[in-house]
Amino acid sequence: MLIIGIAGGTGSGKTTVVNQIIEELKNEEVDVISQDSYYQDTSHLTYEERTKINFDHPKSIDFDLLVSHLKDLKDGKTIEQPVYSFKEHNRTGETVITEPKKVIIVEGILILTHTDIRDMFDIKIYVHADSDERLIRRLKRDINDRGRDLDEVLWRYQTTLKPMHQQFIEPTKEFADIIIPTNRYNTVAVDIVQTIIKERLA
Ligand SMILES: Nc1ncnc2c1ncn2[C@@H]1O[C@H](COP(=O)(O)OP(=O)(O)O)[C@@H](O)[C@H]1O
Ligand SMILES: O=c1ccn([C@@H]2O[C@H](COP(=O)(O)O)[C@@H](O)[C@H]2O)c(=O)[nH]1
Repeated sequence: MLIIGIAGGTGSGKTTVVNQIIEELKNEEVDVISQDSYYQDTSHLTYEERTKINFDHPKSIDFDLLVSHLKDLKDGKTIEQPVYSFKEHNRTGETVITEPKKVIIVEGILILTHTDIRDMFDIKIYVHADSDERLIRRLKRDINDRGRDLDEVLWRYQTTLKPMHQQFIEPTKEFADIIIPTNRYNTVAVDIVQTIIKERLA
């Protein structure tokens, strides 16, 4: 089993890169695990309380569950990946049955901050886009897809997202084996990662 970690700031293009990488792989060969599925269960809080959570701090992630799920997959066991709702800021209570495959791609802003998880990755990738580009993408995506408005996105950017990015996320670039610049669509980098995967699968 090959485990690839793909980190990078919000809006850097992690999900887009993952989708491009897996385009040529067969479903039965690859699992994608998103760190977003592992935000802490906050059902004990009201919606108002949940909106105030710092979702860019490592503590917001249930890393224990993520570690145990990755270990299970490595051991050939099936897991139940939680489903997360950005609109509700909480897990939905549903799960997705995820079976072990030859390649596992784990993507998320904070995945390289955790030593145990970092050590499980065979390849560590950091996706980089400039912060103004990421903010523009985040604004468009959160307003169009995640039910936010301009004020909410800018408030979160200033209060938590930018400082957490500088404190926790950007420094993990030093752990990366490969850094993919994505201020433009980077097909060359995607081709290189696809080639590495195909070689490892052969
Ligand atoms: N290289 C790129 N150039 C322009 N827009 C991009 C690029 N990569 C991603 N996007 C767009 O930016 C937004 C955020 O990308 P996404 O892949 O969801 O980022 P992340 O998963 O890192 O938060 C999406 O709307 C996506 O279509
Ligand atoms: O309930 C939530 C949980 C997280 N967020 C924001 O999501 C991004 C991480 O997701 P990406 O897909 O990598 O952008 C993070 O910056 C959190 O601020 C949220 O808005 N609501």
